[in-house]
Amino acid sequence: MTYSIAELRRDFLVGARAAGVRRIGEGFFDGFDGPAPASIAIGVFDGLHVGHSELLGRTVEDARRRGTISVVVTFDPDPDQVVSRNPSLKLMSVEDRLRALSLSGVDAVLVVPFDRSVAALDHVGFFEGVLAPYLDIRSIHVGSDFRLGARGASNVNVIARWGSQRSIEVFGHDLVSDQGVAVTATRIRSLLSKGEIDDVSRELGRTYVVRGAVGSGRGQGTGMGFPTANVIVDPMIQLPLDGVYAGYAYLDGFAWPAAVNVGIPPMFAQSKRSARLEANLLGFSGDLYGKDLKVSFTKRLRPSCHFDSIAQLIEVVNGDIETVSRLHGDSAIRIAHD
Ligand SMILES: Cc1cc2nc3c(=O)[nH]c(=O)nc-3n(C[C@H](O)[C@H](O)[C@H](O)COP(=O)(O)O)c2cc1C
Ligand SMILES: Nc1ncnc2c1ncn2[C@@H]1O[C@H](COP(=O)(O)OP(=O)(O)OP(=O)(O)O)[C@@H](O)[C@H]1O
Repeated sequence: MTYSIAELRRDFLVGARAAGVRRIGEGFFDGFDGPAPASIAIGVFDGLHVGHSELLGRTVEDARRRGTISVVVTFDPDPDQVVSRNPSLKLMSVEDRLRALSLSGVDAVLVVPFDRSVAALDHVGFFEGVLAPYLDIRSIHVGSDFRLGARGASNVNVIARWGSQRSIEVFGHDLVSDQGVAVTATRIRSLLSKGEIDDVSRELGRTYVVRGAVGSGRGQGTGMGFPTANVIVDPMIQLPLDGVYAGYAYLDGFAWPAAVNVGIPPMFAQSKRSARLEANLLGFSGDLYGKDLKVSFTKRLRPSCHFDSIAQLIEVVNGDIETVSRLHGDSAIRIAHD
C-alpha cells in the first residue's frame, strides 16, 4: 500500500520540544520548503532507557553538525501489538512514550501509524514511500541490532547499502550495555518481572513509574490504620513482581513518599475488589478517588505474605511504612513537574 500525502497529514503526528504533540502541517514542518533535511533515529523507544537516550543524543549531535533537524521516527501502536501473537506488556503507554520523546531534546517526533501494510514494507518502501514526503533524510541512526520490514529482513548492513547509493549516512551504533549486558526494553521488562528495581532504575536512568486513576478498593485500609490509594493501571502496562516496595506517589506538583503493595493481597485474594496496586502516601490526608496518580518504585522491601492474623498484617505494614519514612521522609516534596 502507498500512502497519499493527505493520509500522512491526517495520520502522522509531530511533537516539538516541550510543545506537546502536533499534527504534521500544523507545526514544525511548516517552515520548510519541501521535505525537511533530517537526521533521524528510528524505533519504538518503549521505556526510553539509557541506550535510547544515548542514541538520541548522537542523532542530535549529528544534526547540529550537518545543519539538519533531528527527528525521532516512531510508531503507534507499538508494532509488537500488531504483528505478535503474544505481545509483551509495555513500560509506557503510547501517550507517555510520545511525551517523553518530545521532551528528549530532538527537534521533532514523527509518529508512523503502524498497521499490517506498514509491517509488510521493506526499507525502500518505508523510507521512500512513507517518510520521503516529509523528510529529506541525510543520516539514519539506529542500534546495531535494528531491523526493519517484514520478518526483519532489512538490517543495518542492508539499510547502509541502500543509503550509500543515495548519500545517506547510516549509523548502527554499538548498544549501550550495563554490567556486560545490552540494555533493551526486553531486558528491563525481565528485570521488573524479577523485582530487580535497582537494576531497572540504573538501566532506565530514572525510577520506573506507572500511572492510573485511583479507584475504590475494599475500604479496609483506613480501619487498619493505613489508608491506601488503589491505582488502576492499564493491564497492558507491566508492573514489577508482586510484593512490597518503597517509592513515591506523584500528585499535583508534589511527590509523596509511598509504601506500595503490588499484586492482589494474599490475605484478601478471594475478594474481587482487591486492587493490583495500592499505595499508602506518608503524610497525606484527603480524598484521592478519581485522581490520576503516578507511582514510582525505588526499592523492593519484601514479598507480599499471608499472615495468621490481621493484627500481624498491620504490624508488618507499619514496619514497611517506617522503612519508607527512613528512606524518603514522611512528608511531600514539591517538584517542578509531576
Ligand atoms: C505497604 C503495604 C504492604 C502490604 N503488605 C501486604 C501483605 O504482605 N499481605 C497482604 O495480604 N496484603 C498486604 N497489603 C495490602 C493490604 O492488605 C491492603 O492494603 C488492605 O487490606 C486495604 O485494602 P483496601 O484498600 O482494598 O481495603 C499491603 C499494603 C501496603 C500498603
Ligand atoms: N542499548 C542500546 N544502545 C543503543 N541503541 C539502542 C539500545 N537499545 C535499543 N537501541 C536502538 O534504539 C532504537 C529503538 O529501539 P527499540 O525500540 O527497538 O528498543 P529496544 O530497547 O531494543 O526494545 P525491545 O527490547 O523491545 O526490542 C533502535 O534503533 C534500537 O536499535
